[in-house]
Amino acid sequence: MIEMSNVSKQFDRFQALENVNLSIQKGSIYGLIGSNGAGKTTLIKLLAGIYRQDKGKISIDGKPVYENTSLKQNIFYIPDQPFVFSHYTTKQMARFYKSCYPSWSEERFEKLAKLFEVNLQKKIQTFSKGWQRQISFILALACNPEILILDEPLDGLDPVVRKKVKNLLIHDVAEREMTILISSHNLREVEDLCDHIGIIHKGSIIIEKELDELKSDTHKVQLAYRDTVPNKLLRSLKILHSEKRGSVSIFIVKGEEDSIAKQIRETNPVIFDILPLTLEEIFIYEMGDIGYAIKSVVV
Ligand SMILES: Nc1ncnc2c1ncn2[C@@H]1O[C@H](COP(=O)(O)OP(=O)(O)OP(=O)(O)O)[C@@H](O)[C@H]1O
Repeated sequence: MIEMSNVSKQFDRFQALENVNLSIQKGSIYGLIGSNGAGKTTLIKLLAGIYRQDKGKISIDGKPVYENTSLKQNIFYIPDQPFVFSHYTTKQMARFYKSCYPSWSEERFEKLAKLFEVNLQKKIQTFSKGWQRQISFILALACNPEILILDEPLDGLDPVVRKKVKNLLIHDVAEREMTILISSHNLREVEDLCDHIGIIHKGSIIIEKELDELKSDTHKVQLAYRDTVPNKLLRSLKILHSEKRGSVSIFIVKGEEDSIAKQIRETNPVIFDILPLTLEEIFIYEMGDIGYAIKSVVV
């Protein structure tokens, strides 16, 4: 289990993370999402043991991460710009990782290289961006890490390769309980892959929940009345956002579905629908609720 408690990190006088608490269960796929500059990469680099926290504790299975070489042999981090030594071929990079990771599997490396049809003798830097990312996945998965940390993992991959990579990730989670932390702005992909979500904003985690719980807690409600929407109802619902489309009012409401539906039915609407939201919609409305709303796009 990965745990961060009251972690803070400052760069010069800028507070990049403040009192962050986070826990990731073994075998879970955790999606870290947030606004630009929220602190996602900083948090990832702390978890990967690249940065040292100023305050708080970061541990994996109870052991501190920073300067813990044996622990780091179980963690593989693919940054948004994958790392390669200049002039190295995939074969040479494989030899390097084999020397760093005791869990390296040559057999798996060969199988993955065949699956992705990669020329192992070609210098990695001469491959396209998407190909370089595929090579990172081959190398990462051949290391059989217990924890895989991914920053914008599927960026630049075509839809067929994306599917292939997602299947491989899910396979490793199911087969050997690998834990994955994904930071991404592609919320459809996060929704597709992750079982837990952390939303970070201005250096603080504002929500940390199971995806199903998060989705069952926010709803889109469509309503119409012969007259206007009763004030009593507007006061009793926790409304994150409202808009009007013709005679239909649309509300984004937080709370338990049955309780919301009961309160609405008591007011006899002529039209009433309650719909689930996508993660992208939940993110936008939650951020709006804390003052990070979409302003007019026309300037
Ligand atoms: N090495 C550094 N030195 C100084 N400031 C930094 C450093 N790394 C990050 N920051 C600052 O910390 C804040 C958080 O940056 P970080 O890269 O963690 O955000 P992010 O959530 O990954 O952003 P994005 O989604 O835009 O990639 C930013 O304001 C950034 O300028």
